[in-house]
Amino acid sequence: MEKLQTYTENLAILAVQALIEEAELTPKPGLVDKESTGSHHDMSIELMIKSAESLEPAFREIAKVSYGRVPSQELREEIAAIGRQGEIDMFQATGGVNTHKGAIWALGLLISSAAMNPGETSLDHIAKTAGNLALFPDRNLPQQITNGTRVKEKYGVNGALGEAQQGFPHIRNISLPVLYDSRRRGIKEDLCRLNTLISLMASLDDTCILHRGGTRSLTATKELASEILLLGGVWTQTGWKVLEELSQCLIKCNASPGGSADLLAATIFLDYLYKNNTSHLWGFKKYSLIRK
Ligand SMILES: CC(C)(COP(=O)(O)OP(=O)(O)OC[C@H]1O[C@@H](n2cnc3c(N)ncnc32)[C@H](O[C@H]2O[C@H](COP(=O)(O)OP(=O)(O)OP(=O)(O)O)[C@@H](O)[C@H]2O)[C@@H]1O)[C@@H](O)C(=O)NCCC(=O)NCCS
Ligand SMILES: Nc1ncnc2[nH]cnc12
Repeated sequence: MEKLQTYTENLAILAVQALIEEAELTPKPGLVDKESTGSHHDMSIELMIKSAESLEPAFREIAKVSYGRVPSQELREEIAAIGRQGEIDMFQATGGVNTHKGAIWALGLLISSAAMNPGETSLDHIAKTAGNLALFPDRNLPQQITNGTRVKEKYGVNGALGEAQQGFPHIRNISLPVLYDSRRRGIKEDLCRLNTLISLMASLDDTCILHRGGTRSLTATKELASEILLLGGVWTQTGWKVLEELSQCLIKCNASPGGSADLLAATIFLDYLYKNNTSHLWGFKKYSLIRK
């Protein structure tokens, strides 16, 4: 019983850790990091960390109710209710700023899946099970117009809901392979993660970029990010130059790749599950232990 409690608590701790590591990764184009607030006028690195920490109780609760279960309508609605409480906690911590709504969604589903499948080391399986859970409709979802619903209707994109319901293809097919490939080349971890973010930006239909900057911004973002990858990655001299161009472009059109940032955090979370074969999750106690 105590072991189970440690496992579910540690899933929550790791998710918070992943959010903090995403926020602290510096530099990041258009996003909040340790040196810049990117295209955001109402956020700071301190606010991002406070927001991440406020989510631990909701993440812990999601892990606890999901443990040993299988995807079902009932579980979907249970975690939706906890996720919505998590959003309230986030807005309370940030004084009404939307720092991590997309991250609560992605990480909430992935934590639930990891708790449903204790000891599972196939990240593909964890992402797909999370997708199966997201396919159940949330019948209690309040009918509200969000940035995402507006943009999805206008541009016909899938957004955060579609990404999850397809079992997170951007994580399975792009970000995890790019992270591992970058590491295999012996590149510094921060640059591996930055390159991973760029690989997401090159492909994701990020509703956060679309709602602020329209298709022009999204197309420019994807083109510049793809160019960085074609040039060999952020660690090349030419790739780094285009990265600077991408940052300026996002700031100029006031656009932010918030969806890609969320998926980077989700990638870091899954990577932690894989790294130590999950057995470490049954042991350690607090994320101060794994902070760099
Ligand atoms: C299904 C939900 C995700 C709700 O979907 P919807 O599309 O209605 O939601 P949005 O409010 O638009 O939030 C979606 C957020 O997801 C991120 N995102 C965007 N594109 C993608 C993508 N292609 N794939 C994955 N993720 C994506 C993004 O989050 C980040 O950006 C946030 C800031 O964005 P924005 O709201 O646009 O804010 P600003 O630009 O600051 O707006 P203004 O101030 O200018 O107005 C930031 O939070 C990042 O996290 C999108 O914003 C889901 O939330 C839901 O149904 N929840 C209910 C509870 C539930 O079921 N939970 C279960 C799991 S816990
Ligand atoms: N680092 C970041 N900056 C701005 N928005 C975000 N949403 C998630 N992570 C973010």
